[in-house]
Amino acid sequence: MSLSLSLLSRHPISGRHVGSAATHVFPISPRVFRGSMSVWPARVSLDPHTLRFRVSAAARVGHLLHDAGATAAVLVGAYGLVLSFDNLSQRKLIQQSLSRKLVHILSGLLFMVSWPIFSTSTEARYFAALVPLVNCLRLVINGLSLVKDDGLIKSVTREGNPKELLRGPLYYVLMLILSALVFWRDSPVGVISLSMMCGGDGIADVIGRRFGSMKIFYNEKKSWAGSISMFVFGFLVSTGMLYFYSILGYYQLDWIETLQRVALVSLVATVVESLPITEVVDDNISVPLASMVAAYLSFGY
Ligand SMILES: C/C(=C\COP(=O)(O)O)CCC[C@H](C)CCC[C@H](C)CCCC(C)C
Ligand SMILES: Nc1ccn([C@@H]2O[C@H](COP(=O)(O)OP(=O)(O)O)[C@@H](O)[C@H]2O)c(=O)n1
Repeated sequence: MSLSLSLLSRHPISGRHVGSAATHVFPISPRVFRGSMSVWPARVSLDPHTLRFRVSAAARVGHLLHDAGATAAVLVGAYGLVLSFDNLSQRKLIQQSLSRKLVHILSGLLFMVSWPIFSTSTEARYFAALVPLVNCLRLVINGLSLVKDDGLIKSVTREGNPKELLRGPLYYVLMLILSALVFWRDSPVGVISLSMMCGGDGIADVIGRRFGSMKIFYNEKKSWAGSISMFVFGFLVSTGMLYFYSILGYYQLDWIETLQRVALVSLVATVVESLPITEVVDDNISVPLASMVAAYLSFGY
């Protein structure tokens, strides 16, 4: 098989365009072509099929490098977030319980905000999901006391017991993985579900602990103040995230309909969160899953 290539190439060091005007014909086997092949210095012309292959291969490499860099950046951000709040609570600048809740609220929200920095490739969601996956492994090895990351344990657990990492926090990052892989930037369902888990449920705890004197008649552990704040902030955070993604061009939404649908999903999430089922199913599972079902039935994608 012979291959005629005409491509103006750049000097690998000076970067200047080099190469003769002649077209070179290379005797080449398909096996060699599939490998890496240097044609410098040469002026070669590609037939359309080969050119398309080369351009798509270059684009794929570009996307892989882009997504690998984005994953590294978000991983550093995740580590820095936990470390920062650990420092703040260590220095008594913030209550440990509040610090933990802020990690709960901010982790998921910032994770969703980071999704647009990944490439447009179909593999981008897998790179993004690597971030919660790495944190999942971190939670498991610390939760099993295989290693001891005091900063993580202090900033993410209530009583400082490493085993706590294997419940709420672990379910939380598993939901981040699920939303990124199944819904990603393509559907509002994932964004709304995570907004309910991070923004709604996170705020419910903060408000409920402080102002939750009027308990819910069917669940003495939850209060009206907590549930009302869950509904309001779940709605506001979801709407804010949908607006963020719509101005970036990911969704074209009819906002009157959207606000009604988000309110419905927020109501469902609030009711589920208020139920006395936390002993059976952690609300980091029940709230996002109920939100996913409600949002999928409302938005249809
Ligand atoms: C404290 C957390 C959950 C506990 O939930 P609950 O029991 O109070 O209901 C959150 C645990 C967060 C985790 C350790 C770190 C997750 C980081 C995230 C995957 C990526 C964040 C990226 C961003 C750029 C900071
Ligand atoms: N709807 C709610 C939710 C939480 N809360 C308060 O927040 C505390 C923690 O709530 P939670 O057990 O759902 O906490 P997480 O599982 O979300 O970490 C509860 O014990 C209540 O004091 C509330 O009053 N009303």
